[in-house]
Amino acid sequence: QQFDCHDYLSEVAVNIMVETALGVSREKIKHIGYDYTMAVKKLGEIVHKRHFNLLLRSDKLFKVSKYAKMQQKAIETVQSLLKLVIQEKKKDVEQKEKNNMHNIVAEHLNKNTEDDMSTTNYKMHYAKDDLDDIHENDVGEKKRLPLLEMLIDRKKKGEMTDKEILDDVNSALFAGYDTVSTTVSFVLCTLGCLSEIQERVHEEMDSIFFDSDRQCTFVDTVNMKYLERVILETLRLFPTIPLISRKIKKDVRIGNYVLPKDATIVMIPFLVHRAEKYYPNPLVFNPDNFLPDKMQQRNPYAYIPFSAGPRSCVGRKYAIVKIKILLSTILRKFRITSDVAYQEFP
Ligand code: HEM
Repeated sequence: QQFDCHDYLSEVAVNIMVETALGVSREKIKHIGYDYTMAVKKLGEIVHKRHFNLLLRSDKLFKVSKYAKMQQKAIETVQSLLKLVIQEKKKDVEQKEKNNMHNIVAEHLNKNTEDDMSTTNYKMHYAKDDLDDIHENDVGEKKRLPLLEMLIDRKKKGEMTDKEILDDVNSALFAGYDTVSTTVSFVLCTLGCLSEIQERVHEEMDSIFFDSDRQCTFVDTVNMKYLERVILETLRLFPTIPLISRKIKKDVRIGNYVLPKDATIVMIPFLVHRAEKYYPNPLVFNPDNFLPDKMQQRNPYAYIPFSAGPRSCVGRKYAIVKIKILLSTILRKFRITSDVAYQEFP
């Protein structure tokens, strides 16, 4: 069956973000993934309309158009969903604190009983929280607080306001869902065309999961070496953020050129990634471009799907793990075919 997977992937990408990065069970806010992505999609469509329709570029004319009302409604939807998420997490944190208080008292009483009765090895069962299930032996896993819990914690210490929390949650969710769902969509499109590469991915999945339908673990994602190269190669040829711009604060000299202060400059990963200077046969989809020795030989700035430097993507590692989980979950069950030839891709 042929269908456009992108909206489904966006919905699931938001749900995963809410549950993992923000630490709120999606059961508590039903339809969040769908409602949020539809509202953001509407906002994107309005921005595009304003790009192409000269009349709508004028703020005065835009304000009296129907699009201003649609935009306002979509912004309100996004904000109310974010506020719901924050409220839920605040309730969670309060409950957790109450449980911790109980545990401290119970531990104290228990210690006294232990002393009195000379019993050892008695352990209190702590209230369960969303990080309890993490295995300490999982490679790279640490007991971390979800982002939203850290922000709420900072607010308590007077280091942040409610508005700043809302803005941070907004940026993280916005930056982290469409980039992921678009990358997964691009990988699926590519695999649908390049059957030999898809076959190797299936072989890797079989070698990790055999016939089992168990859930994917963090260690499994570490073992998905070939899939990782496929993802990196997809981000090379089809970077989800193809262009990054900056307004520069002071004159910048590059070789014989001076870029003047206040100019807007544009960096184009799409073009850098297709430069023959860095990638021989740049238009050929070749996951082996990301074999460790090839990567070591290349200028690190020749691969910038996550940008580079101090304002580069903070979510890149999280993104790769999430993309691997989404792709492996799909590819363990399905084979992908595409009616569009790879050569017809942009
Ligand atoms: C394949 C997935 C992703 C790609 C390709 C990507 C790419 C990028 C790029 C190119 C930038 C720099 C943008 C600019 O300078 O204008 C960026 C920034 C950022 N990304 Fe990602 N990103 C991805 C996933 C994520 C995820 C999952 C999260 C959150 C968990 C995230 C959070 C952020 C944030 C907060 C920034 C702003 C950092 C700053 O300004 O200091 N990204 N990302």
